[in-house]
Amino acid sequence: MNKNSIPRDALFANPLDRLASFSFDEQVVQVFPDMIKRSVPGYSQILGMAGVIARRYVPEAGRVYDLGASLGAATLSVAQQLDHLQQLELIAVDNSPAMSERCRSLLAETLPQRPVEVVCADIRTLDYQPCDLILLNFTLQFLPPADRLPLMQRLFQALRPGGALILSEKVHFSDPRQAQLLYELHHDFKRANGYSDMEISQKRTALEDVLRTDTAEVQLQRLQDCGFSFCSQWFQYLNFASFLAIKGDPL
Ligand SMILES: Nc1ncnc2c1ncn2[C@@H]1O[C@H](C[S@+](CC[C@H]([NH3+])C(=O)[O-])CC(=O)[O-])[C@@H](O)[C@H]1O
Ligand SMILES: O=C(O)C(=O)Cc1ccccc1
Repeated sequence: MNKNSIPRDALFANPLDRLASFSFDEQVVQVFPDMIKRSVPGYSQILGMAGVIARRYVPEAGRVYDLGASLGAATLSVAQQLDHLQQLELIAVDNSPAMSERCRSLLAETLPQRPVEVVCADIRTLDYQPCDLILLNFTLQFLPPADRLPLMQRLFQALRPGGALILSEKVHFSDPRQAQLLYELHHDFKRANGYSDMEISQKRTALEDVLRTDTAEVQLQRLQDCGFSFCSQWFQYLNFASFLAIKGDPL
């Protein structure tokens, strides 16, 4: 690895005697950009579009939360698209100490002219200020299912009228054949990106009790139940989807 290259994810490449549950620790932080790009179909496209969507919904002196920000990739995309907003407030939140520390130093390096508040906290207990855009980019899926609706209700309350929520999630399908096919195609996608069958299977086991998916229908219903007057699935690539919800008129 030379100085500026991204370390390659090989965390599950060797047989592990005791397979611990997946966690966002120091080891994962080191390889995270490579891991997420090789594992999540459409990740880069969703990030790019999150910035574009932000331009429509974030006003001057707006406030944006990036929840489960990891290394701040979504914050970065929004900051790039909203470069013209002098008084924009960006808050990136993650409860992994290793992740939020690295996020803080990376964003300070990449966006020296745009201070971002990086907070190490649990998004379930954070005190939210009124805001215009909330990004939940592959984060809700890591919360225990019972905690999802209460969090989303609090986020709806925090959004100002006209505000937007972008929710990206790994999903499953209620039709068993569709579920099986897209699950297998996702593994084929990972294999095509250089992961071995052993890596795929060991990571799948480590994620079993940690990442629990909903269907797209459940996601849309939950958004509606929170009070969002407009919800649309705007993206799907295999079993990965993104939703846009607006508090008020989307246009
Ligand atoms: N309760 C919680 N409170 C705060 N953070 C949490 C919590 N639970 C999990 N996390 C954090 O949510 C992040 C999920 S990764 C997000 C990618 C990023 N959004 C990206 O656009 O690159 C998705 C993935 O790895 O598939 C991790 O950094 C966790 O520490
Ligand atoms: O790798 C997988 O199978 C996933 O579902 C996505 C993922 C990506 C990065 C960390 C955890 C899960």
